[in-house]
Amino acid sequence: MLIEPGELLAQINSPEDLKKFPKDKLVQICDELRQFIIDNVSVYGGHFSASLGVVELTVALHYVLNTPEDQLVWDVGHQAYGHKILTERRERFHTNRLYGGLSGFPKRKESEYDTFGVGHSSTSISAALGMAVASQYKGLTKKQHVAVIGDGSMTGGMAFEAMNHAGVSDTNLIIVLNDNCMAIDPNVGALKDYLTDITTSKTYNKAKDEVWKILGKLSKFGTSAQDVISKVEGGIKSALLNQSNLFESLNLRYFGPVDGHDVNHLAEVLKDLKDIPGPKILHCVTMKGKGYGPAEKGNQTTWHAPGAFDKVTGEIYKTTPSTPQAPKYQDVFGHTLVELAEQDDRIMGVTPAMPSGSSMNIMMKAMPNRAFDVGIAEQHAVTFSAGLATQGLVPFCNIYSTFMQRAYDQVVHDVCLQNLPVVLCLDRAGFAGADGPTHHGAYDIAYFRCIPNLVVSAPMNEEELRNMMYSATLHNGPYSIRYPRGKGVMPEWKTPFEEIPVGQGRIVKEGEEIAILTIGHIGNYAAEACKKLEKEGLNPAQYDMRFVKPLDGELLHEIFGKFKKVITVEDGCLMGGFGSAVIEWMMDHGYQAQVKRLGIPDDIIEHGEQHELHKECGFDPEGIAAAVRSLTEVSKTLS
Ligand SMILES: Cc1ncc(C[n+]2csc(CCOP(=O)(O)OP(=O)(O)O)c2C)c(N)n1
Ligand SMILES: CC(=O)[C@@H](O)[C@H](O)COP(=O)(O)O
Ligand SMILES: [Mg+2]
Repeated sequence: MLIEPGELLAQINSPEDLKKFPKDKLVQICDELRQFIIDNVSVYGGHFSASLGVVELTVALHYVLNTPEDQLVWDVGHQAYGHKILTERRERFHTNRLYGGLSGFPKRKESEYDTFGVGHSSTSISAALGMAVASQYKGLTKKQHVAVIGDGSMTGGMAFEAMNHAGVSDTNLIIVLNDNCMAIDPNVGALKDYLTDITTSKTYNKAKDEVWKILGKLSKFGTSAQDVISKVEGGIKSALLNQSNLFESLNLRYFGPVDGHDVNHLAEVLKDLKDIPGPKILHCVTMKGKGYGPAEKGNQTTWHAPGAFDKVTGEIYKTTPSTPQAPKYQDVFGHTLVELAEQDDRIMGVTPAMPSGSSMNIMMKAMPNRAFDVGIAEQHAVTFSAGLATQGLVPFCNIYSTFMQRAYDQVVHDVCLQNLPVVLCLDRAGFAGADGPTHHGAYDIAYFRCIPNLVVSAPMNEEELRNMMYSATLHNGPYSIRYPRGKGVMPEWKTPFEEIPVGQGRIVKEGEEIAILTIGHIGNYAAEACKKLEKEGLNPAQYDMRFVKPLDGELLHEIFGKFKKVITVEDGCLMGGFGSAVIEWMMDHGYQAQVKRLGIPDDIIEHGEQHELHKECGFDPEGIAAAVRSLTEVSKTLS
């Protein structure tokens, strides 16, 4: 269903069109852009409040910059809906995040205006600096390079690595810090407090206003912003700032804080900044969800990605099923962690800025001194956990599989080499769905199973998850548990804890001729396939291996002793994954069998609903059944 844009927005298909409007039309354009985002996301879902918070910034940037020649990089990119709508994609925007449609994040192959692919946070300054240095090297001195980074993403270490470098490069780099005091949940850490100090500091703001007034007056007489800044800057700094500015201590010229919702002022400031050489940071203060009451005043975390909603009443549509529903795996994790922590005071919780996404917020609420949101800092989260473990504690460090990629060395170097009892819980393992390839948890089986000392496990259902979490607390070494985004299969899941011996798999269903070996939740797809196949007279066996490392050797001896045809199924990459592990075991133990591996191919799988992607890759229930049929066909023709 196409959403009709407002009168002016309907005339804007590119920043060129935007620039044709006089400045006094920018406020109306912002209002229409904001409404278009509300109209679309209320119907199609997706990320919401972040894009509303940068509507004015987006319009001002594309009004002042010469995009795409001037390069604009969005950090994370979940706030870039306005950017996409203004850059030749308004008429396709209703396909945002849908299978085969626009990506939910900026993507180079989607548009020349998307100068850098994003999705993981804190990369924008590095990327924009790389572009700026390249322009400098090629003598393109007029080109501008802008990174728009949120206060949450600024807590990511990469951002500081980049600013440390930017501070010694005399490149044309503008960092726009979009400060709304929010990450997905409220932002955390000393940086947040610092930004709040600056924003509320009377002295600094008074001085800053003086500077901009002087700028305004002098620029009318042809005095360039550059001259003015250099004259008054020192005065402001020494006379009025009784604390050094963090960013200026890194040799970045700091400007702000400015009102991130005053589109005309933003345009003026950005225009001035273009003429000031060297790396600069503009501190914008905005409200996440600006312009939509429920998102401004309601639960701001909910409105980060609310799903479809009634834009008039603000009611978020929830399906109210007639039968009891299985819980989300993340909630089983959250509640189980509290249960375990209540009976074992060694247990702690750590999340890198995903309290609500991982349901670590359940423990943070119940035991605030034992569960920590460390900011968007996955590397720190893992090594902080390792530090806790050296003191006899058992930290459950919960990181989305895709974001765990950022902390790989910390898992190797700080946890596994030292054989510390850290429990790594990888949520969103397997296809993430509409977030697409930047967020698919495709690689964790492969990247974890090669690390010595690390247990690699995956539950097929909620009861198994609980027992793996419990078993991890008894293991006294590094232990990882992966599970997918979404729901399990057991409405009644609060089962008593039972230890699962490390490396012990289990039989799900007896059968003949073909054995299906599964790992994790995808085993339920195989069980569904077996039901289908029974009606066709086919009766494969199914084994839930539970552990990729260590594999259950005893069970594998039984399987390869009985079956000459084996299918492995994983919601993970085939390259180096679970199926590879089984084949390695088979060869190492002298067995011969035909093994068909089902999983994520060595390719980039775009976004869509999880089931659409499982189908695309052939490991949805029908795909598994088809694999069994084809192996059976082969044996029929051979016999
Ligand atoms: C490396 C990484 N960790 C976690 C996330 C999940 N995530 C997406 S947006 C977000 C919060 C971003 O906050 P901020 O940068 O302030 O942007 P805002 O939503 O406030 O506009 C987080 C934690 C991510 N995208 N990348
Ligand atoms: C933009 C971002 O990285 C997060 O908002 C992510 O999309 C959350 O994913 P879930 O919706 O699976 O929690
Ligand atoms: Mg923020």
